[in-house]
Amino acid sequence: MVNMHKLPTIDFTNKRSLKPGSTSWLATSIEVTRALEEYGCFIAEFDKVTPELNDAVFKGLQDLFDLPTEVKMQNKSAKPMYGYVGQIPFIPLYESMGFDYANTADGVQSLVDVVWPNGNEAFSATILAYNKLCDELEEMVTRMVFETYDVEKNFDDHRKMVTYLCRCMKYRAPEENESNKGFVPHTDKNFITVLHQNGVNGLEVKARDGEWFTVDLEPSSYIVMAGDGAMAWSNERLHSPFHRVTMNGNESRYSIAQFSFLDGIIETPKEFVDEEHPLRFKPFHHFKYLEFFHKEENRRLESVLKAFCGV
Ligand SMILES: O=C(O)CCC(=O)C(=O)O
Ligand SMILES: [Fe+2]
Repeated sequence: MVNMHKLPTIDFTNKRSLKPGSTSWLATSIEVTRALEEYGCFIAEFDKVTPELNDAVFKGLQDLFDLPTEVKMQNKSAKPMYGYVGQIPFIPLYESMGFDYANTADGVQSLVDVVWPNGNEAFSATILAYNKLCDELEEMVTRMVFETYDVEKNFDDHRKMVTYLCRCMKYRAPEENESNKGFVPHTDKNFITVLHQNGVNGLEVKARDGEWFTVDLEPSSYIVMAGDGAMAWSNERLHSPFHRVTMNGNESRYSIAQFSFLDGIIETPKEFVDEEHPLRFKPFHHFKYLEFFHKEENRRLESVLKAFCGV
């Protein structure tokens, strides 16, 4: 695949000392918003997760996925894609486990019904520490977008509704004569995703011109991506890109996605609507949208969001 496209890389490392209102904050806010408009995602250089924590996360994930299937299946949830998702027939390389956790003003609250390797506590603490730092990145990015669009007065109400899902993925390397498809093309259904991997590439993103391109990540890099929720909220100013995973080489790939959702109504602020940009999506409850998507007959729609609440 020839790469005509390259995702912008945006510096969120400590050396930039991004303080709200500072010159570097304002410059970064514009870069962030433009990238989410143009590609729907960007690469974030982010060093809050130390190399030690990063290693502990991926070592823990390897142990977790190495557990016998019966044990992994104990991580169950009523919510789709939250518990253990074992083999999916058409993408046998993929396996995932989702963890539901709640974030409150005083920090991360709890993980729900999780069975961990190595005794629960050690890895539980590791992944929660990791989640908290990724949530900080997600919150910063969201705040920047709200400010850039001059709707920061809505930010506090938005934050009150945010809830997260953390999903961990393992993609094994394909065997000879096996398809290298790791994950099917899709858009994310949440608001903002923060994605990270164990140093093994595989993510591919579809540009607005229809071209698929690979994303080459340094071990310390993260992908920040807009989901359908952000696209609807912004009246399609932000782009929710199709993306997929393709496995090359013979190393397993581990990745972690933090998905922010709103436990509440997503409604386009009037600032996004004018004669040239008529309202595209009716207000909707984010969880109702997920329920709609998880119905078999809706999963293969070209735009699930338009079918659900398009004007
Ligand atoms: O593993 C990845 O890099 C992508 C996973 C993904 O797109 C998803 O879980 O929605
Ligand atoms: Fe995704």
